[in-house]
Amino acid sequence: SSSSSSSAITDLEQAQLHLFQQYLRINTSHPSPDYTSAVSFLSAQALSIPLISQTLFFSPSKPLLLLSWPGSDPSLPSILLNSHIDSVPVEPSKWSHPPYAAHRDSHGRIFARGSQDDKCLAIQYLEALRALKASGFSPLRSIHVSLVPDEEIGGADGLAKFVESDEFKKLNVGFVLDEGQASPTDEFRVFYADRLPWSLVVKAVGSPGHGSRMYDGAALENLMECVETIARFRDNQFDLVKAGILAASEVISINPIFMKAGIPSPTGFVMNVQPSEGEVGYDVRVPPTVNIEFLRKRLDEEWAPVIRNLTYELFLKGPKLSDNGGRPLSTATDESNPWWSVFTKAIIASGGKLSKPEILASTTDARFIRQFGIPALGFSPMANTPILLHEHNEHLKDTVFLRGIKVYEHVITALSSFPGNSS
Ligand SMILES: CSCC[C@H](NC=O)C(=O)O
Ligand SMILES: [Zn+2]
Ligand SMILES: [Zn+2]
Repeated sequence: SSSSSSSAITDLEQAQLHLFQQYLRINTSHPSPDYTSAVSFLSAQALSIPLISQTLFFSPSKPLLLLSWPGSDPSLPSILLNSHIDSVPVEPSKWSHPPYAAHRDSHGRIFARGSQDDKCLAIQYLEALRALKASGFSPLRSIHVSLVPDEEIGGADGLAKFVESDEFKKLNVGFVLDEGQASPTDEFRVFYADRLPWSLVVKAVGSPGHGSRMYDGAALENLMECVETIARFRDNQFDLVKAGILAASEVISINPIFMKAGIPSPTGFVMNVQPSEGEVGYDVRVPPTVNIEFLRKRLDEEWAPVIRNLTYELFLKGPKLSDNGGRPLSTATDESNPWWSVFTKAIIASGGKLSKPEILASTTDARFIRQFGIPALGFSPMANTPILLHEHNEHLKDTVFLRGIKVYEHVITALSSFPGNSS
């Protein structure tokens, strides 16, 4: 090809890019992800390596593909590489290239929903394993790959059910890699925890009244006051980020998602009645070290006091998590976690650099692993890449994708060869 980025691309790499494009062309976006096509495509690839392949159903229409390469010492805890199959929806008219065409432009950028989040991982895992098999590598520990449904809608029918299953327990998983996020710099990012996803809905009630009347305690007056108080808290949190004191993922985010009020009429709203109720909903993300009672207290006392006829519901989205013995859902990134050093050394051996480990601002399936105290890191090898997950024109550069395969060859070799620190 004539493009500059592809001049150094080998036949093997062309084939790897083609696999990535084929996977991206399967529309696995909600609300109706084509899991069947995705799983048949991925399992055919796995069998060509070959890996042992099992399709598990924890919900009738949501297959989970489990691939395995047994280690020479199956008594050792295994390695699990996880990637979700599903994607978030698109607004196709806002894309410069169709979101399921996986068009590769003259700069080598591959445009598709899922290119960063996180379909790159499945193909990178598979191609790294294929290369290791071809080289004659023999893992000491068993290596498993889970390709799971449902992540983008909370994971209840995907990894959350899998980790509760006998199939999972039999794997004796000792360490997990899951998705991370792109890095605009030349350092890869790595995540040791996620913020937890809470949902807040505040409801207001009050006496209705004529639109012309001034009186205290109308539902929307109280609701607006609540909204303003919450907005001030949000500003304070955001100021800590803007001042560089905390990372965005280290504060509580509380962003308005919907507002519902007004009395509908054929032409819009009844404009001369102050309504008797209204509600507002927020997406709340909370760092793993924050006790949610802190928010409940603020809601009770300041944001949504009963005395102003406000009530609220604050709940953790998605499946309930076990409390991990009261410890926060995070993975150690120091000497107490031997996997941390194996992982970081492998990144360096691959020629990569890692930035300081972070909390992820959003939420991934890794929380279902960490709830059992199993160490899990979020990592997507995408350096020098704009962060485009869930955005229009999500794309990934060919060279970045291909380098990721090499990175995983190092990482998988190191993790699966790790003898353990006892004896
Ligand atoms: C209720 S869990 C939702 C998980 C989802 N994950 C990716 O975006 C998120 O909103 O972060
Ligand atoms: Zn994702
Ligand atoms: Zn996502």
